[in-house]
Amino acid sequence: MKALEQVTLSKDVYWVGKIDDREVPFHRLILAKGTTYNAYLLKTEKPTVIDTVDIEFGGEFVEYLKKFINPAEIQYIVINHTEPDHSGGLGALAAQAPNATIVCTQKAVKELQEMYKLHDRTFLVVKDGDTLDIGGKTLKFKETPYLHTEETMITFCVEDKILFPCDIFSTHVANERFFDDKADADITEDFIGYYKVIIHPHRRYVRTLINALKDLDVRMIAPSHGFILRSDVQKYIDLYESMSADTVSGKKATIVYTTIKSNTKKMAKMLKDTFEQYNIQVEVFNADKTEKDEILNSIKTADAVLFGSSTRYADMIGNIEQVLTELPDINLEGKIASAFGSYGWSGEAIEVIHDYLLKTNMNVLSTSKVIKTTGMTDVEFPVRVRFSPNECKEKVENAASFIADLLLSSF
Ligand SMILES: Cc1cc2nc3c(=O)[nH]c(=O)nc-3n(C[C@H](O)[C@H](O)[C@H](O)COP(=O)(O)O)c2cc1C
Repeated sequence: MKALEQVTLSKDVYWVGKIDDREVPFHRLILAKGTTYNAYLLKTEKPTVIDTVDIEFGGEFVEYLKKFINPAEIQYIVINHTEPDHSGGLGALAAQAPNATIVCTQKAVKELQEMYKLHDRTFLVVKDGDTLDIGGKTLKFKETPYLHTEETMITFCVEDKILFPCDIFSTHVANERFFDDKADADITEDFIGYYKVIIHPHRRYVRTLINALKDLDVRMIAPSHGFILRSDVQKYIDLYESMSADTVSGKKATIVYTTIKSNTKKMAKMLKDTFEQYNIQVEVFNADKTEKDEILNSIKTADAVLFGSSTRYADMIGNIEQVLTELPDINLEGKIASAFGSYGWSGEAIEVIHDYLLKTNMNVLSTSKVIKTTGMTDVEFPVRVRFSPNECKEKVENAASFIADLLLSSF
């Protein structure tokens, strides 16, 4: 470990993390250059630790920290993100820092309590814009859901203008140089590589973050993996802004549905309206009122295809099956597909449509795929709604936004 004095970000702000120079398995990848788990100590009147290290190094982390502060003096432990490569040292630290209050979002509380058996500890729940006086410095918090999991937040030290964004703006490089301007080589490629794998699946949320950062005068970014960015902070923010932007245009979605009382028709309209907000052209067909060939022609030139039917006596309704049976004989490679529908209690029609779509060579979306590619649990495929979709508008819109994000990104 480096001596603490050598890793000073600002007055009384120190790096207290762990360099992991192994080939680290992570998110189904092997991090060939290793990584670092960056934690920070703000040695103010109310000493504060921001994030910890991987669970494997929790004990080592606390021993290292002890060289610079008696853990009993620590007043706050800020946990920006609960994933155990950052919160992993919390159990060990909390045990030796009995006076510390754990600062995190509401969603993080239960996860931390359960992961580290901290039910008896004091938590301070912070929300967007909340500030915390740590005696000589002020911390300001912003919730950043899905950057990159649901409970995440970022912390900004107002006086030092240092942003502690945890996973955001990270790089996976084990290094003892710590700062981007001290790196052996240009780190841009590592920075972009990290963004693509971890952050890009949530690029919709990146745009919200970039807007929020415009109100902060960020002079240094101290993420929780890899290099601390201080040479040209705006360059890195601009890179996130450009990489998260919609770079593709001219996409089309075809929506085909059948309905008894218009609930599924309403879902089709919600999907259409959401796609159109992203400037995706949409063609909607009631399969009972349109010639099959007209629908098939639209499908052939679409980039996303959505089929919906309500369920009557455990089956699809109307003519939709006549279109579905034709699909396996057409080359639909590269298109995204999903089933949707309103139902009452079981919704078999939606599942039967899903099975039909799986017989094609389209990329058929499923909840399993969403979780595996993004970790998100608030987007579900097929899109199932009980009776009227008016109460679940967000669910339908989230699904359409997810598809739009896939269509409008070049990587
Ligand atoms: C005659 C009839 C049979 C139904 N059978 C089923 C069923 O087997 N499973 C189910 O989940 N819902 C069933 N439903 C409920 C409908 O799927 C539900 O009302 C749905 O919201 C209708 O959507 P729509 O307006 O798009 O047709 C049935 C409804 C009717 C009127």
